[in-house]
Amino acid sequence: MSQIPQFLVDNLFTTSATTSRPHITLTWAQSLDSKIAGPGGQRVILSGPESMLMTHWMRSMHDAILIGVNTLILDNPRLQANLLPPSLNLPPPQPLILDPKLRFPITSRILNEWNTKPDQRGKTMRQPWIICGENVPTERVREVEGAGARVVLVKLDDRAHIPPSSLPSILTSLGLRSVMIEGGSRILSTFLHCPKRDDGSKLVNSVVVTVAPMFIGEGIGVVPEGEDVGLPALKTVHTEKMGKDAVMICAVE
Ligand SMILES: NC(=O)C1=CN([C@@H]2O[C@H](COP(=O)(O)OP(=O)(O)OC[C@H]3O[C@@H](n4cnc5c(N)ncnc54)[C@H](O)[C@@H]3O)[C@@H](O)[C@H]2O)C=CC1
Ligand SMILES: Nc1nc(O)c(N)c(N[C@@H]2O[C@H](COP(=O)(O)O)[C@@H](O)[C@H]2O)n1
Repeated sequence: MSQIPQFLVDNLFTTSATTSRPHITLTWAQSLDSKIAGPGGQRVILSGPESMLMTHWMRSMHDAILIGVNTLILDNPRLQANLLPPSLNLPPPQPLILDPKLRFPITSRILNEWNTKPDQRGKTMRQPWIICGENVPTERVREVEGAGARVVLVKLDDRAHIPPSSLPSILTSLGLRSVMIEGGSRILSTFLHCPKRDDGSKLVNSVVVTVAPMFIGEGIGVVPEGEDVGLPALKTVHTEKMGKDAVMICAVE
């Protein structure tokens, strides 16, 4: 697959085509028993080579990739589109971490690679941007910025979370027109449970799920236990078989 999958071009951004508001895609890979990771949050490779490559194409189609700080701590991901042919010179997506208390480990791979591969800056990677609460102590902000990341301070909600409804305006203030939210479980849950943006429009534009034909058993669910009520209705926009996996593109009703 040396070209962008046509079904993504045809179906991903159609749900926000008539608006200038930032496009929000929620995406994850899951097992047949609706798990996204193993016991204790252990990372599981669910996607086969074809759907993993598709995920990297999807990363390159968005301005930013967002994960929660637990996923950063547990998976230590790279969040790049490194499976795509380098000859295409595609702009790398901007990594965003939702991290209310600024727990961001300065030893993380996304920061280490940013610091140790200056020749790749802007070519295959961008500086990690960490979105945290405005009440985080200044010394801690200085420490993380001194280590090379950018810290963005925002107002937290009454659960001490970054309010999902305010993400679109945060994105706009950062000059980002689209975001692919990859997880984990808590982040997916709060975004799925929050129907509207601060301006009253629909929050999530697209949901893209890779379903792998395997069972995990004990593990981390798509949403945390007890949070599987009040989830929105989805409408299937497209289904594609990719190698062993099925990929569904849905719109939130
Ligand atoms: N299979 C897949 O596609 C993926 C799997 N994962 C898995 O997910 C697991 C991590 O999931 P979780 O522990 O649930 O952590 P998470 O990655 O969802 O991060 C949760 C943390 O994000 C912060 N946060 C900021 N704003 C928030 C908001 N509005 N709502 C909720 N939290 C907010 C809080 O500090 C919270 O503790 C890992 O095991 C990882 O492997 C993660 C991404 C994709
Ligand atoms: N699409 C997909 N398939 C899987 O099987 C996965 N485990 C994930 N996990 C997500 O990808 C991140 C790792 O990314 P890098 O390869 O290190 O860039 C991980 O943190 C999850 O967000 N995704």
